[in-house]
Amino acid sequence: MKVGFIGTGSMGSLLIDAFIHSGALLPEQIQISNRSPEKAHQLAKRHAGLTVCSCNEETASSSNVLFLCIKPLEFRSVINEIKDQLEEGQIAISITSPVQLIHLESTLNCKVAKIIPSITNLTGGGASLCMYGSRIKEEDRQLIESLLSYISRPVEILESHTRITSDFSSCGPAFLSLFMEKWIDAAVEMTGIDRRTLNALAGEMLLGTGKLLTEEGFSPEQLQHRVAVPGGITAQALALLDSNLSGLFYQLIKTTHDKYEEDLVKLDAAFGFTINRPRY
Ligand SMILES: NC(=O)C1=CN([C@@H]2O[C@H](COP(=O)(O)OP(=O)(O)OC[C@H]3O[C@@H](n4cnc5c(N)ncnc54)[C@H](OP(=O)(O)O)[C@@H]3O)[C@@H](O)[C@H]2O)C=CC1
Ligand SMILES: O=C(O)[C@@H]1CCC=N1
Repeated sequence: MKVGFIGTGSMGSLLIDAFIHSGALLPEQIQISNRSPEKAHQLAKRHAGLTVCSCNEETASSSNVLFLCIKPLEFRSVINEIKDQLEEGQIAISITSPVQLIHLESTLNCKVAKIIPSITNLTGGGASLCMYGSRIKEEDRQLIESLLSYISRPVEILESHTRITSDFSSCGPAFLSLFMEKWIDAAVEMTGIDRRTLNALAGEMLLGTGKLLTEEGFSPEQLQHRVAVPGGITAQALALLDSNLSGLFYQLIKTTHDKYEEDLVKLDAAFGFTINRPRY
């Protein structure tokens, strides 16, 4: 099987590194192209055997599975370049949340899917969010999910939930890192402890918390209940966080969904039709 990647920026290169390091793919199975070729050549230096194609058309025509790792507003022009190269048996996968399956199915003859990865996939952790177009068959789904399962837990979602699930799965690591950064800044300033110690402790704590949620069956509510002794220190601090944070998450969800909607409106204009869709 040949797997192609158009766009080898942050996420394209992360996926390539993760697929190779996990043993899912050999470099010889991978072919890539990127707008500025240096980035693609850097990857080829890192992974001997990987092929850098001279253009996106070449990457598309010779791939059984093609990952499109570009930003939303770059889709229309890349689709125009590659549409004549893609045939019925090939699978094109967008990793970009606002691009809708119908945008892809209306312009490409091949099978299409949307997979939203996460930076956590670099460690073999986290989820990859899977949505499938109408031409995808059971064996295509199995092929895609067996590839993804080397680097993540594939989770099928409704396309109408793309944004909210991406908020948790893909934006979440950045959101939680900001929470950690602010907390550590305050701790360093108020107590004089060194930042490296707290960075390490924060990482171990997040890893352990993740395992309690995924492997031990805790819900976030149950976890708080187990840690907070009634009348104790955690309970008092939780009450403070609770009173300050609740409203913030409504604003957070509105912010991500407003930006998603902004991109969708531009994509509808680029693809020449308007998709009727729920706001949330
Ligand atoms: N970062 C993350 O954690 C996640 C990102 N995503 C999604 O992945 C997508 C890509 O994000 P990210 O990798 O961070 O962005 P980057 O800007 O790092 O990468 C985009 C890449 O696409 C290349 N590119 C642009 N236009 C073309 C073209 N016409 N032909 C070939 N290559 C092209 C760019 O090349 P050049 O070097 O010239 O700029 C760049 O290397 C986004 O839609 C994002 O939402 C999804 C999940 C998680
Ligand atoms: O929001 C998105 O489309 C993805 C998730 C993280 C970065 N980009």
